[in-house]
Amino acid sequence: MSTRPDTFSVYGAGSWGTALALQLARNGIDVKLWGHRPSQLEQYNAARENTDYLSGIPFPDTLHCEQSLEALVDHSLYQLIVVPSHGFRALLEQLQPLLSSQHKILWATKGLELKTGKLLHELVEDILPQTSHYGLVSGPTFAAEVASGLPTAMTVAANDETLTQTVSAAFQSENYRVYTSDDIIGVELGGAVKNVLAIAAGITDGLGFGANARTALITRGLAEIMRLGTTLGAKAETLMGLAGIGDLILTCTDDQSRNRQLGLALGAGKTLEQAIEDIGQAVEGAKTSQSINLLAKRVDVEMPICTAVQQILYEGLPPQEAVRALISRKPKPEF
Ligand SMILES: NC(=O)C1=CN([C@@H]2O[C@H](COP(=O)(O)OP(=O)(O)OC[C@H]3O[C@@H](n4cnc5c(N)ncnc54)[C@H](OP(=O)(O)O)[C@@H]3O)[C@@H](O)[C@H]2O)C=CC1
Ligand SMILES: O=C(CO)COP(=O)(O)O
Repeated sequence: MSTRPDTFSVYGAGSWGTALALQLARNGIDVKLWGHRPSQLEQYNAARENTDYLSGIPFPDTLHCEQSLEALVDHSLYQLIVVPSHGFRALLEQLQPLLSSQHKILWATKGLELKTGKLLHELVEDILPQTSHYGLVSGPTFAAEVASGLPTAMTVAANDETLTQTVSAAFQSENYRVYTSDDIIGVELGGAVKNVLAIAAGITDGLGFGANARTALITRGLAEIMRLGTTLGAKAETLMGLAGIGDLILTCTDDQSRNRQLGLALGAGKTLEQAIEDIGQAVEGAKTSQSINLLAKRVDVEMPICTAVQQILYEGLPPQEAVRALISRKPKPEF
């Protein structure tokens, strides 16, 4: 096992950025946590907890919020980005002039760029030409459970074996198991597409369609992930692992998922705007339903469930009709 880094810089002081910062800091790593609202950071430092997103979970002495991007870049070679996907490009652009070729870029954001359908590693390559070492963490990991120290397993994938090992060592602890991978595309796609499918699962459950419908949706949703993933060069086994089916099961079946919550609210008749406002946190699958369909069209892959979610969210397709249309498609071989 590699040596743990002594320092880490984490960007995104929401629930997941804070939970990952807590995990690192509990392992004795000196962590600085950045957020885009200075007043929040002052409040979190004063309270020694994230009062907005993870209240009641105390910061270890090794975790401090910091509002200066320069200070985070200087603090560590390990730069972990956990802002929602809509803020990913802008943050990279702010960091670009500050980062050296020695910095390692990591992210835990799940999603694609909305306008282009680009995967996040493509944004890292486009915007940070000085960066040659990068990777991501993903898997079935609800922030509140990680922050509470409940047993969790996660995948780390990077383009360099040393980085994969170092990042694994940073997170691994007696309650936190880390698996490694070199399949960045597979890990990225698994985490992005499952959010769209969790909305679909919430919709069918919100409509009261029962366990058969939910399970059919998860299974055929996995088929969509596999079709897109293997077309784009992901390994099938990655999609059958923690970052694929693992995260798909978690978010389609547990009400902690904000994406599932959105689907439940839509199935119960709420509007998209009302449901997102009520949830009050990142719901990545809504925008990902658009970007994933853009990407799927570009590479000519059929993703009927993801398309139906986009049509429900943005084109006024009634959820009942979407389910009926999916079920009444012509019979075809399962594989
Ligand atoms: N929560 C979880 O269990 C997990 C989340 N993820 C992923 O982590 C990413 C972050 O989500 P999560 O932390 O849960 O979301 P939250 O809604 O909990 O927090 C989002 C944070 O990002 C801030 N923010 C919003 N817009 C921007 C922006 N443009 N630039 C910088 N910061 C911004 C928010 O600030 P403000 O308070 O001002 O809104 C808030 O601090 C998502 O991609 C999500 O899919 C992955 C695994 C688990
Ligand atoms: O990605 C997650 C767990 O792995 C969190 O899912 P939600 O964003 O749906 O809450």
